Amino acid sequence: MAARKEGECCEDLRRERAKCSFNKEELTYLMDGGKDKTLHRRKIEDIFLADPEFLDPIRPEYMSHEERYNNELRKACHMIRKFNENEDMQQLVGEMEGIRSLMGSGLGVALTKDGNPLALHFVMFLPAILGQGTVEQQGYWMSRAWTGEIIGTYAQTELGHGTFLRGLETTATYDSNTQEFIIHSPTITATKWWPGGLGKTVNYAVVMAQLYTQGKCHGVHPFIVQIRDEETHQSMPGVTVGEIGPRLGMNTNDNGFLRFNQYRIPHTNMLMKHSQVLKDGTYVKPANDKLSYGTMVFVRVAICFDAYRQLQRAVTIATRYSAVRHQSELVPGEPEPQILEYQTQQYKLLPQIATVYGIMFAANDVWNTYNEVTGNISEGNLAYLPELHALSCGLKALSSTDATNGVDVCRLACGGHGYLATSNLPRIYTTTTAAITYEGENTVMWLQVARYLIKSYHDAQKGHRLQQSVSYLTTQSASAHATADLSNTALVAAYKQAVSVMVSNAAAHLQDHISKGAVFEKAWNSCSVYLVKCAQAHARYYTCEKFVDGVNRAELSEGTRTVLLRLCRLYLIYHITINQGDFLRSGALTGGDISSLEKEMADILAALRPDAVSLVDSFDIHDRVLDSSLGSWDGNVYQRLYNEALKSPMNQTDVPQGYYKYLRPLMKANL
Ligand SMILES: CC/C=C\C/C=C\C/C=C\CCCC(=O)SCCNC(=O)CCNC(=O)[C@H](O)C(C)(C)COP(=O)(O)OP(=O)(O)OC[C@H]1O[C@@H](n2cnc3c(N)ncnc32)[C@H](O)[C@@H]1OP(=O)(O)O
Ligand SMILES: Cc1cc2nc3c(=O)[nH]c(=O)nc-3n(C[C@H](O)[C@H](O)[C@H](O)COP(=O)(O)OP(=O)(O)OC[C@H]3O[C@@H](n4cnc5c(N)ncnc54)[C@H](O)[C@@H]3O)c2cc1C
Repeated sequence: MAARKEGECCEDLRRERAKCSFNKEELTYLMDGGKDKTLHRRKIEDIFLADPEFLDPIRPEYMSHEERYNNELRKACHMIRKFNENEDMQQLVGEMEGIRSLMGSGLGVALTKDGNPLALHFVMFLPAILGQGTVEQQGYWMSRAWTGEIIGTYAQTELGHGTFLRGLETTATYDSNTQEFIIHSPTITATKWWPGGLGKTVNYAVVMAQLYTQGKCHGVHPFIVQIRDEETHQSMPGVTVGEIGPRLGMNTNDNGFLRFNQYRIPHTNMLMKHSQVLKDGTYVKPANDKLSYGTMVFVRVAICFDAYRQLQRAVTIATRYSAVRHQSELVPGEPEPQILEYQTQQYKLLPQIATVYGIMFAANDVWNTYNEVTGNISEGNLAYLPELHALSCGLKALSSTDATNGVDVCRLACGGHGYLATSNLPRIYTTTTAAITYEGENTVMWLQVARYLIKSYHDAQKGHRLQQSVSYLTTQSASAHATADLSNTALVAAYKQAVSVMVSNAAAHLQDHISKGAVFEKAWNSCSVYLVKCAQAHARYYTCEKFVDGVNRAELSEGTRTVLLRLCRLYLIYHITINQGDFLRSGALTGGDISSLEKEMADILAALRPDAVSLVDSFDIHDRVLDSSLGSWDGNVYQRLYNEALKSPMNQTDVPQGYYKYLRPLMKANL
């Protein structure tokens, strides 16, 4: 592992670490899900990071587009070979956390930096086969895909449609004479566009296409489609495939385009777990036509984990840097203080640390719900599917938005140095913000949550029993907060009351539009800004509740519980103060309450300040995973910045070529 002994760091960080009031390992174990899992993770990190194959010859920013791709592909393939090397290794990385970490923002970002060309294979292709294929299909395709004999992606989005799945244009028409599906892209807008790995890496894809059989369209269904020859890797006849060009980030994911010209695939290639086309062309309906969206639900939950891990990295970098960086004068004439002494800096960073835990507890809860609900579905019980859909949309949107905003706050908190590529904050930002768009654009996700809230509200009005996550909508009360109780339980209750009133107002606004003659959909659009706010407030309430429950349930020593409770309290208060209008308007809290909470927040920032560095240390992120000149364990910031600058290819010569070609002729023009 990187230097982690207390002595091996600069004086500022040594002093910070000496102040720690809690047991860091306890928090590390909590985040990993137990001591065994921490040890397991560290073992994987040790094995992979000791392997010189994962080193870059130069910083990827200095490579061409194709060199960067080849470099990441080399490492990604080495990673898979390592999986398959021996059984121990397969056991070590085979579990969900292992895969998630290797493909996403755990160890994966130290191995492949700006997008792993094989990520979609593991994150969506394999899950699509597992979630959408019959047992026989799983047996056949998984055995080939798991070892990397075939590599796939998930090709759903088209040039013309990403959000609106019912609008997809790619067709899969069943020909009962040959028992084949004919996959076709009828228009330019039907071109598949964006799938990761599609450009140059994969030879298979799960393609989402409108199913036609016996002359009828049955909506979007999943098909396994061969894109490239298994021997030559050339695109199959009838298939046109390529890469879509440079992007804001994730540039080595080789996102691609794909067109089909009456391309035939066998009948067995339709994934038929939920709905079937019989050999004669008869269509057998699924129990719920949204079951074919199941892979997206899985990935939305996975994104929540990825989001807080990205934020963990950013806030580790910014907090350590803030303890090393000295700037300005707090007291005239005294030495320049660490910038972490400024309350405003604490207000930027400490809520981000709290957010990591908030998202983590909520994500764990949604992951458990996901497993329960998918278990129920396999036994024919679909009752909880709408709740899972709403929770996964809400948490995906909240976690990706909070993480993206938080990463940018961390970047800004590092001043100019945060803008440098070697701080790694720009890349963490461009990777994190992508999740706001992919797997369901966040505004659209919020509107799905709002739809569920409004439906639940109406169900409550009719006296129906609500599902657990929205059960508070039955107990709405608009009475002003009467007691001085500002305990965590009382604050969670205030969140519930505020959202409850907001949802009831939204329902009234909708009704108002409808009474004036608008059709429901138009009324919905007219209220959608407010509906999004309701959904955001609901997801926040949910996260707060899971945070409070999570801390209460965690087995921790006194000191560790105290620091985690402070973070939890900070999270609850922070979001109340920035959304105070919702609490005041609903009567959930008074102006006096908000003032008390603001004062308390200042005290919490001061109380957490001495533990700030130790809190980010307890995230236990390896220096190679941070990959930052500002955030390393040793705090040797200035030397690293300088060394990295010296490595610039432009610094390998004193006078650049451009001088002779362009600058000199200009400068000497008048001679
Ligand atoms: C983990 C990360 C690690 C590493 C990252 C590395 C690489 C990963 C990089 C990228 C991965 C990203 C891959 C992708 O982006 S794949 C493409 C994703 N695309 C989308 O998400 C599209 C979003 N759109 C939709 O999901 C749908 O179009 C919709 C907005 C939900 C609307 O669907 P539609 O069919 O039109 O529905 P309606 O007819 O309007 O009916 C709504 C009705 O259906 C219910 N519903 C919708 N979806 C679901 C679902 N999934 N499960 C259950 N129910 C669903 C909805 O609740 C509503 O029900 P009502 O009862 O209210 O009618
Ligand atoms: C990095 C990256 C990786 C990706 N990987 C994949 C992949 O592997 N496979 C794949 O299939 N796709 C992939 N995608 C595509 C991604 O899923 C879509 O970009 C996403 O679903 C949004 O669709 P869109 O781009 O068509 O946006 P649009 O749907 O056109 O949205 C544009 C704007 O319109 C708004 N809007 C749209 N509909 C509504 C509505 N009903 N109500 C209110 N506002 C609305 C949105 O909020 C947004 O602001 C990837 C995208 C990115 C950026």
